[in-house]
Amino acid sequence: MAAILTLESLSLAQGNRLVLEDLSGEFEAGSITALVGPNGAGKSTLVQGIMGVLRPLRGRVLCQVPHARRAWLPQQLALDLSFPMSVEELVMSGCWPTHGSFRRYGPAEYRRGQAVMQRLGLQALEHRPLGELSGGQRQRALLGRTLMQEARLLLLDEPFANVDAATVELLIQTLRDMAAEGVSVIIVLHDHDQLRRLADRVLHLDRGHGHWYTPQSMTWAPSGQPMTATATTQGPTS
Ligand SMILES: Nc1ncnc2c1ncn2[C@@H]1O[C@H](COP(=O)(O)OP(=O)(O)OP(=O)(O)O)[C@@H](O)[C@H]1O
Repeated sequence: MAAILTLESLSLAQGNRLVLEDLSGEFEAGSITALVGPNGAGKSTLVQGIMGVLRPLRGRVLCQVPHARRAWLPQQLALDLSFPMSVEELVMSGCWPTHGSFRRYGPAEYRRGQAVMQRLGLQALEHRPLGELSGGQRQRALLGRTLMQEARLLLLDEPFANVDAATVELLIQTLRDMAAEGVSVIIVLHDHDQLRRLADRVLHLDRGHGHWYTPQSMTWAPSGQPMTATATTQGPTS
């Protein structure tokens, strides 16, 4: 299957600090890639590079997915959810990249919004303000927004943090379904069990470099960091 995202000898810097050097790899439609590495390894920096908000120092990011179909779900803690917006309004705002934020939604869009909320068990919460949601409810609403956007490339940063077990199961199933529908998912994960259940392959960032693994080929140090020496070649495994 053709790559929808290619990193070509990519180097990224934050200010004067070189964070990632000479990183290459391909991401296919329908693949789920776990992004792992210690604090400060450059996971968020890579996400910024892929989303096009950070320009490469060297090399290239080639993405076949238009910006309107790329979605980024940041860490919950990074979100200010105190503004007055309901679950339904958040889910419907997934239309903005293609529809614009000032046009009224049509009946077809409302029907799609209802279907998305049903898929994620959000119907009873549709008028609830975001500030009154639990961590799991909030994460379901945020994923609903990306479903509404019909994202083809979805990046998530620790989406299971502060989320109840039932919602973790629902989110894992929904992400698997999205991948089966052709979405390419890149997900920052720390939990080994979740990683094994979800990811097709793993990109480990460490000391400025990236190494590719299959979830099965990884062994973990007590620190929680990968310590396997059997990295695969860069790029997809399938
Ligand atoms: N806006 C910035 N300006 C300067 N340096 C930055 C900036 N953002 C990140 N950095 C630095 O770049 C490096 C990589 O940071 P990044 O946030 O990408 O790491 P991370 O792997 O996502 O870490 P964490 O697991 O803690 O979220 C770190 O040394 C960090 O201090």
